[in-house]
Amino acid sequence: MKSNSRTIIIDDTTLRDGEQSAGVVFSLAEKLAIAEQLSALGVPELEIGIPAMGAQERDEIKAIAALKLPSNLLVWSRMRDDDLQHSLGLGVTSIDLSISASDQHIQHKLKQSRAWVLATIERCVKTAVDAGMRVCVGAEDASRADSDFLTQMAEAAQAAGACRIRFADTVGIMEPFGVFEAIRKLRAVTDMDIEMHAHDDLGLATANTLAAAFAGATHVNTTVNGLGERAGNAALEEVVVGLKQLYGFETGVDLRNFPALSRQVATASGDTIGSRKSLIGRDVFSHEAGIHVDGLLKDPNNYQGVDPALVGRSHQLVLGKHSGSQGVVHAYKQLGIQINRWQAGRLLPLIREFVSLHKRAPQSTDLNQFLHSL
Ligand SMILES: CC(=O)SCCNC(=O)CCNC(=O)[C@H](O)C(C)(C)COP(=O)(O)OP(=O)(O)OC[C@H]1O[C@@H](n2cnc3c(N)ncnc32)[C@H](O)[C@@H]1OP(=O)(O)O
Ligand SMILES: O=C(O)CCC(=O)C(=O)O
Repeated sequence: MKSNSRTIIIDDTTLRDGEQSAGVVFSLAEKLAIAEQLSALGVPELEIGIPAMGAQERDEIKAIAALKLPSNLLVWSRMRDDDLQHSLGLGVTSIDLSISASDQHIQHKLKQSRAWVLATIERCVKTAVDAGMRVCVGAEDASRADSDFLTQMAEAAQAAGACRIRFADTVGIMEPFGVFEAIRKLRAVTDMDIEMHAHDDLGLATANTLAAAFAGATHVNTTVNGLGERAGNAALEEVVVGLKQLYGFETGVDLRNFPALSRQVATASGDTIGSRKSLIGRDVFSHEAGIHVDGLLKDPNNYQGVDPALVGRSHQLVLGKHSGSQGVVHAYKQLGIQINRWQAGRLLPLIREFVSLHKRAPQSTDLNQFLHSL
């Protein structure tokens, strides 16, 4: 489904929500390198930390700001006067002021009332705007909020001078149709920009983010490799490719150098990337099955859903239990040896026997040696 081209602003929160993943700590050097690489890819906004955490966090925010990257920088803050004061003077002029939207959170976390939330928005947003900040109001747990109250929050935010509202599916319980309805409703009641913040607890963060964009969200939160609280956030790479390929939406993000950043974030967060993780996993552009390999050799479009070059990768054709003769001919060609299909057909049973004995042999040099030995 393609629609007219629109630009969606990516607000990447690898350095805030990404670092909130249990056990993850980025060093300053890692933060600087990640910020530089995100910016170099063309990511227009980066959420880079939480000033209320303390002096070290604030110094690191200042150091990232001192890079003077072309990306707009935001800090995240609870909607409290003291936290807001900590967020000023760091060289960052955009802030997400977060306050809970659901009765669950308002009553059982903040121990407050809806009226208190609205009054706090009115006071705190105005203070921030008067201090020269561009304010996004983070509606935490918006997915469990009463939608009429969310409208009231949006109205209060806009009246106080905020320019954006963030719809957070904090506990990751939404699905794309519900997101579409919720963002459509918000779009109808506010002129502010709308940002989607999704979590992947049900494996739907990217789908929900795309649905939000389709429904009229102007901004979306992402993280590199989908890092983030619990099951993570919407993956930058999936969102950028999905927005363009499915809807024709532009982001200005060029992922051809993404593998280096993906590896860097994985290493810095102590993660291993699943071999089948879309777009970045080791095996997601590898092909073994005879019919697929034959089809790809004739024309990549036969079995290519996503062009791997978009994310700096290429198809890998490997031999294995499911190979056909064309795959064998191709494998020998890569070794500089010409064989015909009849010869390939004769070799196939031997190759199958070899790979049955040596699991995951297709990528190994052992297999190449074996092919030479036949
Ligand atoms: C859904 C999200 O991702 S929100 C972002 C969450 N990120 C983080 O928590 C990481 C950084 N956090 C921290 O460094 C610390 O939690 C701090 C500095 C923010 C606060 O530390 P502490 O003052 O020691 O409080 P602690 O973390 O134990 O508890 C959180 C407090 O914030 C309050 N709070 C939570 N959200 C909000 C909010 N949006 N606005 C105002 N207060 C809030 C809680 O009610 C609780 O206060 P209480 O004990 O008076 O009820
Ligand atoms: O309120 C916000 O800014 C969103 C915070 C967040 O990370 C979340 O709700 O998951």
